[in-house]
Amino acid sequence: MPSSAMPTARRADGQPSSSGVSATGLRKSYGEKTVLDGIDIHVPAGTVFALLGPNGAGKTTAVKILSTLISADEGQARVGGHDLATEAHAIRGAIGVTGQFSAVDGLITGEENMFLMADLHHLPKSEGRRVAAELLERFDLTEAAKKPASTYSGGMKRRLDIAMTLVGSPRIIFLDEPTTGLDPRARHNMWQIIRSLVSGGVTVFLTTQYLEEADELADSIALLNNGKIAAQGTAEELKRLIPGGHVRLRFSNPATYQSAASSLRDATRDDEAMALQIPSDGSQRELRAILDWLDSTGIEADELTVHTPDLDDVFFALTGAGKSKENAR
Ligand SMILES: Nc1ncnc2c1ncn2[C@@H]1O[C@H](COP(=O)(O)OP(=O)(O)OP(=O)(O)O)[C@@H](O)[C@H]1O
Repeated sequence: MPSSAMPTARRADGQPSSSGVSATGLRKSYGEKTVLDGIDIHVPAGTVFALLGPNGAGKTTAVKILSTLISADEGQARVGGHDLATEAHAIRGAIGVTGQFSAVDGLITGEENMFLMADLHHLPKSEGRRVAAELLERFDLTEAAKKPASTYSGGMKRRLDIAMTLVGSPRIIFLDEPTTGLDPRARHNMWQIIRSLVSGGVTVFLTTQYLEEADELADSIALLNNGKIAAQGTAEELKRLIPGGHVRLRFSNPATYQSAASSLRDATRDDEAMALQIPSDGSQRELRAILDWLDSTGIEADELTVHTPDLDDVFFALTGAGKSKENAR
């Protein structure tokens, strides 16, 4: 199974860029249980990486290791250009982490939570107030700023959590299941926030159980299963890994349809829709072959569409889980 289809950012000297996150051979066990069984991860700076896996796959463990909260048993990693083993302090200064157990203190107001973060980052008082006000505004929390955080909705708490993380202006942000438990609207809102972080140059390392989320946000996705990366690449690359893709040619003229169907014997016919389905991985090479064939036979399709399997198909094919979209929710 190809495991590194994604492009890696390169420095001018040809070495992989070290300012994102890169890890090789990370291993972690708890007693007899191997949680991470030698995983490699490469996240170029300024991109979104999604570590996708079911409950208990080891996603949080990977985030904890890369954010210096726990140590790996084996393996090397660089985060923001710093070595995980020897420069943990520098890494902590470069990253922000929001986890499933948020840093938000429910007993104090949203604003006070922000001030607390500003103090932790040793910002002068006036600067702290300015940054807090700016971030509360950016995350649509100004109105709620003076209310205890315990009164906030799930989405507001997540937004406050990210706002608190941004007080330190991190270049790399780890978001551990940022939308778990959020309703669809709050989830879309969070996606917007994540996109705006990336457009501001931040590198985002997120974990998720939601295929749709990885598909929406990530430049690169790694599927974590049984402690191993089952596949890695862009959503499109992953979708091409499994069969099921096809090119669909639709015709409006019955005679043209019949003539195409009789010469394309491998195609599956849909007589009602006057469409032919040709198995294809959707690659440029295969598309060109189909177009060349159409040109050479003088057959003109009214519509040509490429269908690739969705991430659900990939996920369930590669992890061996039963196919059920509900499982992924
Ligand atoms: N401190 C620990 N001691 C023992 N086992 C642990 C510890 N931390 C995690 N585990 C186990 O490691 C496995 C992976 O846990 P992890 O939290 O990394 O998974 P995850 O992919 O983030 O799942 P979830 O989506 O449920 O958070 C689980 O089986 C968990 O029980």
